[in-house]
Amino acid sequence: MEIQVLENKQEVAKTFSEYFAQLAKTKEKLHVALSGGSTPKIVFDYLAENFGTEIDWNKIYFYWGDERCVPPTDSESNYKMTVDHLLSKISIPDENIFRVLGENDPEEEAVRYGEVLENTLPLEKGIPQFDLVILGMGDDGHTASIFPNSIYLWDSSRNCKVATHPDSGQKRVTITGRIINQAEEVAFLVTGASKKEKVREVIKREGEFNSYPASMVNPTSGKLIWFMDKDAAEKIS
Ligand SMILES: O=C1O[C@H](COP(=O)(O)O)[C@@H](O)[C@H](O)[C@H]1O
Repeated sequence: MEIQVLENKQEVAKTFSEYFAQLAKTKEKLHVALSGGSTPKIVFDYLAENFGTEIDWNKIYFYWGDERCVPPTDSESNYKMTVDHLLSKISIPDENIFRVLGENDPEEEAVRYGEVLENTLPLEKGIPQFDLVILGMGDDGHTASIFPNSIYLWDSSRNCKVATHPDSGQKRVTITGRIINQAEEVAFLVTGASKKEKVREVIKREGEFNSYPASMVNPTSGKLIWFMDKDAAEKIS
């Protein structure tokens, strides 16, 4: 595991963007699972502004690690957030974008999206393999849309499952643990003091770490990198 502790959110955005641009250079095609959340917003703005013309977006293929079951125009949509902060500002072919259809029936969409992953990503031991999975970690230790009260979803034999947000009851489609841990690289983007206790437990394997889905992230043969600001990393420094 590699841990990068940066001064602030802007430095996280800069450092991750440099890493992303470098990774893109080394690949003929880069298949990336995106996340929602607060940190990716800043990262997407930075990427678009500073690497918008440098990166060859024709070879980048975007997917989502999780999506809220709402239409793509809804302010809750992870796809809409990505359009607003990244996709609308770069030149990327429409056929490189594989969004979760949040407006569809959740169960049917989880099956459909799982098939999309199987049909468009390279398979490694029969499991779709991303070059890069970007993850956030919620204040409760959730990642993608696998929440502590439904941690069993992690071990599903399916590529995607339907999850329910524990407070709002909102349905979500999420990739499962087998897809996350099959990736060549997994990058956590985590910022803010509200995450510091969970960051400590997950990284140091302390306290209740076993009940947090973020603790299950451990790529089988790939690389795991945490990009954090000082506030999130306070308890591990
Ligand atoms: O609901 C979600 O939250 C997590 C974490 O988001 P954050 O704002 O606490 O950083 C995110 O990874 C996930 O994609 C999103 O749907």
